[in-house]
Amino acid sequence: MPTVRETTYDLLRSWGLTTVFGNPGSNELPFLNGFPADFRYVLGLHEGAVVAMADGYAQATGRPALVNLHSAAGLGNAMGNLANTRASGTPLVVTAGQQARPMVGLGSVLAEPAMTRVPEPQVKWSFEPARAQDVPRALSEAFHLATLPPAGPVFVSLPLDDWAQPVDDVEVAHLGGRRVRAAGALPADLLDELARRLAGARNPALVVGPEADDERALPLVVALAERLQAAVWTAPTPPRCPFPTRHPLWQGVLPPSIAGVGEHLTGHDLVLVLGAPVFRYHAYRPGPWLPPGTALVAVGSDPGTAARAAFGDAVVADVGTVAGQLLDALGDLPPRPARPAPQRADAAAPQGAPFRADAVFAELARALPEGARLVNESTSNTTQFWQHLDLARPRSLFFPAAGGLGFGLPAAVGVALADPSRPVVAVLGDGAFQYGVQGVWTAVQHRLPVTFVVLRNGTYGALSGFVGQLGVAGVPGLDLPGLDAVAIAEGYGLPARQVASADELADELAGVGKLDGPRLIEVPITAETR
Ligand SMILES: Cc1ncc(Cn2c(C)c(CCOP(=O)(O)OP(=O)(O)O)sc2=O)c(N)n1
Ligand SMILES: [Ca+2]
Repeated sequence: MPTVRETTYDLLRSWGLTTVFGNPGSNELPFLNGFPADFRYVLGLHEGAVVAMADGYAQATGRPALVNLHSAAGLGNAMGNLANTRASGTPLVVTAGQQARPMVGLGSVLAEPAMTRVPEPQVKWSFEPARAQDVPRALSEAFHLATLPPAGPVFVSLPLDDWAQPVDDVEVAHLGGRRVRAAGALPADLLDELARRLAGARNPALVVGPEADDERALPLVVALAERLQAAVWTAPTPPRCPFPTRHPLWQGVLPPSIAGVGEHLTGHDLVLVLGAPVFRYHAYRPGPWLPPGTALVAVGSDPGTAARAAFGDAVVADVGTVAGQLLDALGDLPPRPARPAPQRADAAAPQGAPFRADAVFAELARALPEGARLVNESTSNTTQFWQHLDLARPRSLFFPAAGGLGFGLPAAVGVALADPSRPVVAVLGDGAFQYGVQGVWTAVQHRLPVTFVVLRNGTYGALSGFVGQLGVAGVPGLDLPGLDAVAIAEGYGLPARQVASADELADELAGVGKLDGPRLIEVPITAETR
């Protein structure tokens, strides 16, 4: 009879989960025993970095990823980035080693009787198999739940003494061949109703979100926008780039406030939201949910976000499928007047340190090679980022979906692991750099083509902006003197340099696509006053 470990590795192979992102402890060693040659172990030096690397890898590949952490302590360290994973709907199968079954109830070291409660509510499902023989089926359920819409992280606790136990191979014979998929199309009546509303709209707008950012959905959503000559907005606080930022119909990113969204949608009689929650507000600025005369319909895969919205209609369905159905149902509409392209921000040339953030982003936009991917975690200048970066391909941008810092740097490592032929640039605040810095070591070990751009303004700049918005004063803990990202990077073996002149900045950014390994540049910038 095969063992639990042998059966599990066969199942992981059948699901394509042959890369394990992990940080091991004694509880995990029996799982890793005789690690198969066709598997890859990507070591992260902190569990937060491990989860973010796996998250970036899964988002960039569009496939689920496997994580193996050390017991409750490792799982606890991972919670910040699990919140980002949950919010972005990334399919991760997260596992952690439990103490041997006879020891769990004795208060033993590395035993956690409540292990399944540790990751809640940041996972879709959390389970510890009742017997060793249930481990393969539990992992099968975890894999399918992680990938079924709404996709997201799941957790399985794995007692260390299960792996050597025998499995009745008849019992598990069908698990690896099961295909479990969701459909996600609109029924005819709903399709007809939505197509008629769109065809009859005087001034339609699309608001697009992360579920539109994949190889199948993105071209269909662009075609639908062009067919309707609709104004297109990216939904507030975007963790991905779901519409080309230089497309003439793209109007920009909606502001993350109730009043702000209402103001920006004024004049549109019908708003179709594709693949975004309605909406992920951030700053509390109350106002009408929608302007008078505006109706809204949202299409997305998550019943929770559909039910939670305070206004508008919603349909739980697959964005790419629905966009394709609407294109067929609309057919050729009477020609509509071309919508004037919005005014784009001018591309200021960098003048030297301390640089203006918009000038750095304009230089980065000029230097980025075709196919490059970006991870952004510089929080006080996201407006300038979106104004200057030219992003058109699917899966080109990643931002922490729950706003938790410590995602960006390691996620960039995972994105680069997904496809080392596409260079990756991680734009990081000097504060954010500290939350996930351990990811630098993994980038060095794997010689990944990642450029870490640390924007040094010596402060938690975004929080200074909130001081004004929240009407507070005399707040401590916002200044970051004396942080030397170059010295820190070199401590991990990462080549690094601070740039001072415009030429030095241009030279460094020009090298983004020609790297044979990671590098870091620290760019002194002026602190934004918002
Ligand atoms: C894990 C974690 N801790 C704290 C915060 C709070 N926070 C903090 C500390 C910010 C300042 C980030 O500073 P930075 O240097 O990375 O970037 P900026 O100076 O451009 O804001 S923005 C923000 O929401 C957070 N989002 N996530
Ligand atoms: Ca900063």
